[in-house]
Amino acid sequence: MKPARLDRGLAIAGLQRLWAGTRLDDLLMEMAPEQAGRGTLQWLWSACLRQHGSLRRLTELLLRKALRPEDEDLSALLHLALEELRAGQRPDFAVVNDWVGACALLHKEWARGLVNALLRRYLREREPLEEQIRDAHWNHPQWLVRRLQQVYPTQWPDILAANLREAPLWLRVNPQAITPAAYAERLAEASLPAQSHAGLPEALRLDTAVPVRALPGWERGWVSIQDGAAQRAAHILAPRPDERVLDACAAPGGKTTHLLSFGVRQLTALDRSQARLERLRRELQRLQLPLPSLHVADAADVDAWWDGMVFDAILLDAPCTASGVIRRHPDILLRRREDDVERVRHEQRRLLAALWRVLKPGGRLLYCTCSVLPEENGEQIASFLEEHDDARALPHPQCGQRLPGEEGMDGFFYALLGKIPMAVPVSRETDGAHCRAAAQDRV
Ligand SMILES: C[S@@+](CC[C@H](N)C(=O)[O-])C[C@H]1O[C@@H](n2cnc3c(N)ncnc32)[C@H](O)[C@@H]1O
Repeated sequence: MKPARLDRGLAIAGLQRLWAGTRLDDLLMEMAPEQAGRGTLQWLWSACLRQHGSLRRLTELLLRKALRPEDEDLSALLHLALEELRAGQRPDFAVVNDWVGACALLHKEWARGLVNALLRRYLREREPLEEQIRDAHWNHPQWLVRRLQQVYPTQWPDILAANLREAPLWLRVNPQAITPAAYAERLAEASLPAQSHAGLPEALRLDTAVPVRALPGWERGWVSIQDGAAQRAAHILAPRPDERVLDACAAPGGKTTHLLSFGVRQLTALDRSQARLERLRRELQRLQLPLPSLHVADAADVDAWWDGMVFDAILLDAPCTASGVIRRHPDILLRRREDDVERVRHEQRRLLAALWRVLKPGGRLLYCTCSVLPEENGEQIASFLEEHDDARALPHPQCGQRLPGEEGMDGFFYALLGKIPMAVPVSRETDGAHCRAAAQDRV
């Protein structure tokens, strides 16, 4: 990262937008679409989001008197400057000079002395100040800390710590373009050593993030960015080329393109967001994959999009709290509210029930979320199994709850559900035998 080349005006305005609830991904697309400064902005915005609680306490301590609401831009400037000083990637004097200079970009020349004094005081009193803000160091909303403590009484500190670390860069090689081994060689030639993963044949992990255009063959569709945990989904569902497959919440399409790389010929992809589906369309073009049947739709409103032909395999990558991917989307720390849990749990339940109708008897549905909260995961699936006599959990070694940081991956949950074929009864006796067998099959 080269913070010296940062567009500081953009950084300040963007951080204010993030505080107001804009998603980090959307902001990056909108404000920094070209590659040059994007990496630096992403790094600094992410760091400020991860450290939001600490930075707020620090600026309160330094300022003594709160800034006026119309000087929120100066607060953002101070957060960015302090986080750059804390990161220590450039000489302190250069960081201070550049951020003092940024007051001019805000047309607030009067604040130069204030910013200069506060940043220099931080440098002088760094250790005692950092000690004073230690109790804010988890930087998570209190409700989430409480919930994680309840659910994971021994693991919660590791989960919080993993959420605050930068994630490695996981790649998924497009086997239709190049073999993973040949791609690993190309990376090594570009001085980007990568590690493979035994359970994920197309995965390569880089410990340092690089701009996508630095990746060999990016424009030619040789590779995609996708966390290892997300790559597991297509391998668990394991679609065959002749199967009719539904990807119900598909955009922006990481898993859709993975499913297509299994050679699936009949794939339907739905998402309720037109804009996100457009990103999927662009990704399909870059990877030179065949266009599946794409629909902007509420997947639970089956009558609005379904042609009446059942699916052999369904992927429901459900909307969720994203509490397992905070390390990649640190804006969640600011945006997520406790009552979101109940809202998404309701939506997941609605989607599961509706999509079950379009699954063929004998077919399978993979339910996954990037959440670590049981009400969206194990508890959601347990209620579903209780309410659906024709459903059973199919055992699979990769299924269950994974926590953030395990094997360097995001936190994810996977449950593979099978639809029990309800045989047409031949006689009372065989019908009874079938039902008993089916009941025994249920896990
Ligand atoms: C976890 S993301 C999916 C990520 C995607 N599967 C991938 O691998 O790139 C959840 C998606 O569900 C979509 N969504 C939420 N509710 C939906 C609904 N009722 N019907 C269809 N899509 C929905 C959201 O727009 C979002 O794109």
